[in-house]
Amino acid sequence: MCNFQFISNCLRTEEELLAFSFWNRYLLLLRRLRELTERENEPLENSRMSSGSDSKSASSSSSLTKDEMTKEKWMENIEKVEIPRSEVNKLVMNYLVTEGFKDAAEKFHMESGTDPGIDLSTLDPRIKILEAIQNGDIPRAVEMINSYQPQLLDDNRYLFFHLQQQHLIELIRQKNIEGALKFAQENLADQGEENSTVLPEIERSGACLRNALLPRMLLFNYLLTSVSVTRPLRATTASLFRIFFGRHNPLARTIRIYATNQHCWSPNPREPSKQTETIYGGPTSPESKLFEKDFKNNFGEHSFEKYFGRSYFTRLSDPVVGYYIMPLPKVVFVLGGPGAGKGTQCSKIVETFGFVHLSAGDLLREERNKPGSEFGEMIEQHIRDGTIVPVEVTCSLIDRAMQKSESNNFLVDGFPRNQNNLDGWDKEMTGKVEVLFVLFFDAPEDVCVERCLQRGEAGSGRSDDNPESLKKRVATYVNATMPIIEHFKGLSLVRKINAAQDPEAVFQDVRKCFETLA
Ligand SMILES: Nc1ncnc2c1ncn2[C@@H]1O[C@H](COP(=O)(O)OP(=O)(O)OP(=O)(O)O)[C@@H](O)[C@H]1O
Ligand SMILES: Nc1ccn([C@@H]2O[C@H](COP(=O)(O)O)[C@@H](O)[C@H]2O)c(=O)n1
Repeated sequence: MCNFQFISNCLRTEEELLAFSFWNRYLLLLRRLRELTERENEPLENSRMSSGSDSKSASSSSSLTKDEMTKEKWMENIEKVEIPRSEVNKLVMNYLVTEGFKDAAEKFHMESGTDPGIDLSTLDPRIKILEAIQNGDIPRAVEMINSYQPQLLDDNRYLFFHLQQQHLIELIRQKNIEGALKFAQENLADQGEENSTVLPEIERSGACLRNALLPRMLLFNYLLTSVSVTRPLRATTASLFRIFFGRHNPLARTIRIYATNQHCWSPNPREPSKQTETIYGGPTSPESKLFEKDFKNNFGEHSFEKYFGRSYFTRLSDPVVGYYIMPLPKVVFVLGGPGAGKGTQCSKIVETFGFVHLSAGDLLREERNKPGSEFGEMIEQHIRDGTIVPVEVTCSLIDRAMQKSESNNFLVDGFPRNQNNLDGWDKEMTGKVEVLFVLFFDAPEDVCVERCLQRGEAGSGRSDDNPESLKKRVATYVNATMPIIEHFKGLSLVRKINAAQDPEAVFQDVRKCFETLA
């Protein structure tokens, strides 16, 4: 029989003793198994137990069935089982080694002479790794595993995945929701594609993250604050989507998207997944009205206006999930005569209000200068002549720059300059962005021309800062751009600024337009 006193002397901590009591139960189980095996060979009359493997014959030849075995009899049988001490010692040693009880294993080795089967000093790194995992420091554990056995995590991706999953849980436990989301997006979201066996696990992690987030509507806040300011997070939202509602998750099928355009979220925003039920409709569509009603019920009467305006949004029909909202990128058009000071003021707005400045003129010059650009010559001709480049070229340059940008707030400077610009923009961009207003820098023609000439003399290098080009530019401004400004006036979108003042005074007026936005 096993010398329990001997073992418990080796066990020092409460955990070890607890583990030992588990071990004790394990031994009892072993005994029972032993007894079952022994009894299988005995005549059934001598035994009140029927073996699992032979239960049919047992029930036919004995009046006693498994159900009639009493607890007392069971215990009595178990007590009769004897296991050779050397076997038990091996099991004890195996347990101590695999669980990392190095000191206990050493003592046990000394006192019982049982061979641990490995060099006990190699337990040290294992113990440290185990401690790091138990303390929730998974990055440290991964680092130690990599230095101890560099190939292990490469060869065993499933193990690596589990460590990452554990790290996610630790982040959620620490209530580091931002960190958890970021980690999940960067490390877990795509693993399902790499290895389909981990998909169900990813979805469980997603559910865990979702459960941590959603009851407090943190996702809601997160998306309002983060996604709305950084547009590339659109790509990230696709990862989020995969995490929360992975392809194999039935929830994915219940998603309803209420949107004014196809930029709403889905695994691929431009090609909504077949698993999503997509309902497109403008803000006045029945779907949007229903959404508005639901939203107000959930978040209060005034919440809707506060968060939407002309934004597009998504609603998830899972009642716990609530709503997913992604405001449209915001655009301020900046117009005015050549040299009115548009670029100068845009730099100040960027500095003070964090908008991104996209100058149509700069984008065209950049495209013109690209070696091999198919539009280079055409653009240069228009610039020299002070005429306007076809909108297809300009609008796609603006759109591309917006897509590339990390921001959600843009100053689109020097656009739309004529009716063709306006029509092309409306065709391409309606519903994709929200135009906040038009900042119109108003200065007399002679002031504008003088500024451009001085800029040319100071070495701007621009091929159109000369009297000849300027005449044409001014004509284009008066004949083609002013009607566009009038058009926006009709929509009450124009904020007129006196641009003939000194730059600081101009900015004081500009500032007011942006302060009211907040
Ligand atoms: N308020 C101002 N007072 C005096 N000079 C100014 C003022 N604003 C800008 N300038 C100067 O005028 C020139 C033109 O300014 P800026 O480039 O900002 O104008 P713009 O409207 O962007 O011109 P363009 O349409 O030709 O690109 C620059 O040399 C700039 O330093
Ligand atoms: N929407 C636009 C804007 C500009 N251009 C051409 O670029 C020239 C320079 O523009 P600035 O805004 O930097 O003065 C302009 O005269 C046009 O030839 C354009 O075609 N379309």
